[in-house]
Amino acid sequence: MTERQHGEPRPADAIERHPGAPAPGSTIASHYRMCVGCGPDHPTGLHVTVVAGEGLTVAGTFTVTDDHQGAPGLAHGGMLSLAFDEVLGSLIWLIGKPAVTGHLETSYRRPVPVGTTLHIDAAVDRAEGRKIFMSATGRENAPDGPVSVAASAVFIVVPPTHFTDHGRPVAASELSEAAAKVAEVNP
Ligand SMILES: CCCCCCCCCCCC(=O)SCCNC(=O)CCNC(=O)[C@H](O)C(C)(C)COP(=O)(O)OP(=O)(O)OC[C@H]1O[C@@H](n2cnc3c(N)ncnc32)[C@H](O)[C@@H]1OP(=O)(O)O
Repeated sequence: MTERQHGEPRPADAIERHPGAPAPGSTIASHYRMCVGCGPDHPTGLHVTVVAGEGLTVAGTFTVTDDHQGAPGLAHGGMLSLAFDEVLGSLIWLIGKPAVTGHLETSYRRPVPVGTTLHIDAAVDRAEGRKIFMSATGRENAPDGPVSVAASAVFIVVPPTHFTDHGRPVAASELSEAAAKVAEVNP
């Protein structure tokens, strides 16, 4: 291997769709029923939904409700970041490796009123070692609507024990099948 010169960008590593990834067009199940991003049982969560796309892409939706306001009648920027973290994070189910958000940058282009459904397209751009670079755009009320928010992120691949080492012990029944598999939580 040739040595890199100072300042020369590191070459991208291969990153591929896992053979067991959800098929394009299929819904990616919520990883945990009480997740504030995607959990269907969270009373005030975002209830983000995500569908697997081709390659390393997903399409998510987030409908802004009164629970997500900052200014009266407008989505809070932190809630919008959360929606992007969730949709970008769901790309890990296509890769089949556990990873967590290291860095998330969000660019707010238009105010997002309560009642808006954001259509969030997200993709893996490249990988470097344990770092996975991703990006996403959120469009107002239609997949081809105006861009309200854009984001980029670096997720870092972690050992499967990351979640139970730092979180609480969990039963496989609390998680989606895919989450139990990547976190190696046995029934
Ligand atoms: C059971 C449920 C299952 C499934 C549950 C799934 C849940 C998904 C939820 C949605 C996603 C989230 O919100 S996740 C929650 C929010 N995020 C977190 O809590 C992460 C907290 N941070 C950490 O745990 C740690 O800092 C890590 C794991 C990110 C990195 O620590 P580390 O493992 O010691 O990594 P380290 O060796 O220092 O660095 C490895 C490489 O990554 C780079 N790197 C390290 N940190 C960063 C960073 N913040 N931003 C950019 N790059 C970084 C380094 O420069 C290095 O690059 P190089 O030198 O190799 O080039």
